Amino acid sequence: MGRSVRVVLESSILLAPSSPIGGGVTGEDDDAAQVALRPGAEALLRRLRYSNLGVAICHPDGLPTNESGFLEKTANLYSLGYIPLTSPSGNHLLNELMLEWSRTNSCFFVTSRVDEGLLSELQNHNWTVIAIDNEYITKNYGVIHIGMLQELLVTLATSIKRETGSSSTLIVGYVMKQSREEDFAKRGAFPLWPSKNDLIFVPLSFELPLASQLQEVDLVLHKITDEIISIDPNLSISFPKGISFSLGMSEIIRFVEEHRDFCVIDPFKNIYPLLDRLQIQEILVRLEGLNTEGKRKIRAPCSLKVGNFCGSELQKQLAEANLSFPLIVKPQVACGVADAHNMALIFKIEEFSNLSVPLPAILQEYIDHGSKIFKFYAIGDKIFHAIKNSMPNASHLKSSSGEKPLTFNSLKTLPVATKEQLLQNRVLDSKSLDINLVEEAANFLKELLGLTIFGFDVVVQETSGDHVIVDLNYLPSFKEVPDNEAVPAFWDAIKQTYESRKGMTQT
Ligand SMILES: O=P(O)(O)O[C@@H]1[C@@H](O)[C@H](OP(=O)(O)O)[C@@H](OP(=O)(O)O)[C@@H](O)[C@H]1OP(=O)(O)O
Ligand SMILES: Nc1ncnc2c1ncn2[C@@H]1O[C@H](COP(=O)(O)OP(=O)(O)O)[C@@H](O)[C@H]1O
Ligand SMILES: [Mg+2]
Ligand SMILES: [Mg+2]
Repeated sequence: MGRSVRVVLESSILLAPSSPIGGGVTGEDDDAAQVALRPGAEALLRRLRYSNLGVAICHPDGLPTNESGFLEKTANLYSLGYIPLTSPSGNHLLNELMLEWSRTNSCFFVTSRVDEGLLSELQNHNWTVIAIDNEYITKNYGVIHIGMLQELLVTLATSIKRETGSSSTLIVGYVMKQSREEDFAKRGAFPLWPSKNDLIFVPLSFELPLASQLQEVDLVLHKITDEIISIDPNLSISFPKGISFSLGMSEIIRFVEEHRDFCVIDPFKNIYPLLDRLQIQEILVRLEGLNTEGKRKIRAPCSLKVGNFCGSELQKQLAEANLSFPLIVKPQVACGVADAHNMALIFKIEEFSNLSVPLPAILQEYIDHGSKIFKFYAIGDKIFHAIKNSMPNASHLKSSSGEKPLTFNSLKTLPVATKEQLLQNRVLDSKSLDINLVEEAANFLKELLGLTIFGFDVVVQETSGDHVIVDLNYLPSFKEVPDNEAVPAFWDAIKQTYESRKGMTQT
């Protein structure tokens, strides 16, 4: 592992050009000018905060107090350093701290201002200068020039890989929604300073051409379902037909089609089945081949797909599918759109009328499982699980629902057991988890799915002890797994997948 890295951001790249309040009234006091971050700066600081780099904002002499005050507050908000650019004593151009850093670190200075004296002082102390959107500076040798702030992270990543990385250092470009990125970043999972197993993580920006960014990274980690605009559920069997993705995601899909040996975690075609609860069901049914006579069973719930809730044949269809009430009703579309988690628990056929669950839907036997669910996460070749509070036995829910179906959103308003119900379960809690049975199933699913990271939910049926897998997810957040176990496993999983894919394409 090479030298650690320091990045100093000069104020000019962060502040929006100041404009007087009240718009254009001349002669107004400069202090009244509104101080704000320029577009892209907030996202940059948010990522640098969790990058595991040493980052500071620096301010040149003579910055107006309202601007330096704003910058100092901003630096504190993102847990970044805040330093004056020049030495207070004045006998050095550079701040002593920056001189000290240059002795033991790889240092980067990012600016959009021209100051020849400063540039040569920095370069004399082996600082790498990155200039943003300033044509003049390009004439100066040794300066890295980029056009937009959004290019900075990938520029830092490639420079860090070149300067401090080893031959095995890989740059992982990632694509996912902000909340998920934040969850991972806060756990330290997305360092710009190489991880223990030499991975550098950088977000792909949809504000820049994707093809050029993809040429700078070694692989892409994505949650493609975060980039779905809409889905036609009637085309589920032929996904991705019927799915429209964001423009940026569509560019990535196109690039990957044109670069067959480019490593994607995970291949889109391996993820599409997990968008469809009918295909998930067909996958889970294959688990039953693992079962042996006289041992605990692992299985899928009995299920039936319906195109509508009013068919006169419904009663007959339920009987043929060996389904009886209560039933849990889920949209066939499993994720990626807002209503993928709108469900219902219904107790009799009359409750199907005007049911608000999106169609087509999957009707599933409701498993009484003592309101305890085991969330399993397969992260590379490691398997973790956590226990979470779950829906109580149907009898507890029947009374509260009266004549109406019990409708809910599984991510927001899942009807979980009350404290009293949990206490009651503690007494009845006879069926324990057969961890070996589930781990065997996890390994079977890993082979079948070809996915690096996936999650699934197991409930243990109170009467039979059957282990029923009711859900399968791609790239969940595994928040319940301790960071010091989950994050190294996450990194190892990515590296192993990359190496095995590269090995395959080279043979
Ligand atoms: O279905 P689960 O097991 O609760 O897992 C969810 C699920 O993966 C969900 O993703 P998606 O189905 O919406 O794609 C995740 O929600 P977000 O995508 O909104 O983050 C949850 O994070 C998963 O929960 P968990 O991480 O606990 O498995
Ligand atoms: N067949 C079932 N029997 C009993 N409880 C279930 C069943 N299916 C789901 N659940 C409960 O509903 C929750 C949400 O269902 P799930 O299929 O995991 O939806 P999502 O994909 O939105 O997470 C589960 O975590 C579990 O608590
Ligand atoms: Mg679930
Ligand atoms: Mg799910």
